[in-house]
Amino acid sequence: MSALLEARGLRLAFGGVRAADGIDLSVEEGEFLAIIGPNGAGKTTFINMTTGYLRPQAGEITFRGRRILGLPPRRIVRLGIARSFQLPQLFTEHTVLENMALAIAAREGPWSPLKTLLRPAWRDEAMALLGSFGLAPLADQRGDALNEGARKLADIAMAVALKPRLLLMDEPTSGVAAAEKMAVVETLARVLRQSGVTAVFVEHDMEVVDRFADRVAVWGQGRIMALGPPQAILADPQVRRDVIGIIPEEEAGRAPA
Ligand SMILES: Nc1ncnc2c1ncn2[C@@H]1O[C@H](COP(=O)(O)OP(=O)(O)OP(=O)(O)O)[C@@H](O)[C@H]1O
Repeated sequence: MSALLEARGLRLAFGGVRAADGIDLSVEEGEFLAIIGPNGAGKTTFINMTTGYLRPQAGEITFRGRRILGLPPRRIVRLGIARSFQLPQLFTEHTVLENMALAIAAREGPWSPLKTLLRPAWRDEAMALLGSFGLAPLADQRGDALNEGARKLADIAMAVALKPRLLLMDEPTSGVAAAEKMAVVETLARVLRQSGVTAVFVEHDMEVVDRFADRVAVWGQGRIMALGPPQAILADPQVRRDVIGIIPEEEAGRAPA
C-alpha cells in the first residue's frame, strides 16, 4: 500500500540557509504525525512546500500517488490537503458562523457575492461543524472576540470544512493558555479521527506530542534527524538535549565552574 503523502529528496536553500536539505518522509493514511525541532529547523518550510506556498529546488512530492509539486495552493486544497497557520487566519470582523460559511463556500467553488453566504444548507453544515468542535455557543461572536484556544479551533474548523484527507497544522497549540491546551487538542483529535482526516502537526509541547502523535519526526537543520513512535523519540537523549532542552542528569547535577 502506498503512503498518502510521499516527499522525496526535498531541497530548498534561502541563500546560505538550507531550510530543506534532503527531506524524505512518508505519511500513512490515518496517522497523526508530529513534527518537532528547534526554531529555524525547517518545519514550516516543509508545510509550505507540501501546500504549494514554496517550491523546492529539488525533490518530489506525491499525494495519493499523484505529483503535486508545482501546483498552486488552491489546486492542492482541491486534491485534499488543507492547512492551518501558526497565527489563525480568521476574518476577525466576521462572526464565527460567517467564517465557517466562507470556508464552505470556497470549497463549493466560484461564489458570487450576490448569492447569500448563509444559505440554509451551508448554514446547517457550518453549525454542525461548529457543534463538533464545541464552538456552537460562539457562532455569533466576532472572530476578534474569541480567546486564543477558540480562535485556533475555529481556524482549524475552517480547514476541516474544506473536507481534506490530509490536514497540516503549524503549531495548533501555540498561544493557547496552558490550562486549556489539552482540551483544545482533545477536541481537535476527536474531530479529525471521526472525520478520518490524517494529520501532520508542528508542535513544541512535548506533552501534546506524547499524548496525540502516532509518530514523531525530529527536524534539525533542514533534515529529519529521527523518526519513530513518541515513546522512543521523546526518550532519546539527543532529542531531549537538542529539542526539548533537558540537560542530562550528570550535567544538571554539576556545580558551575
Ligand atoms: N521565505 C524565506 N526567505 C528567507 N529565509 C527563509 C524563508 N522561510 C524560511 N527561511 C529560513 O529558513 C530556515 C527555516 O525556517 P522555518 O520557518 O521553516 O523553520 P521552523 O523550523 O518552522 O522554525 P520555527 O519553529 O521558529 O517556526 C530559517 O533559518 C528561516 O529564517
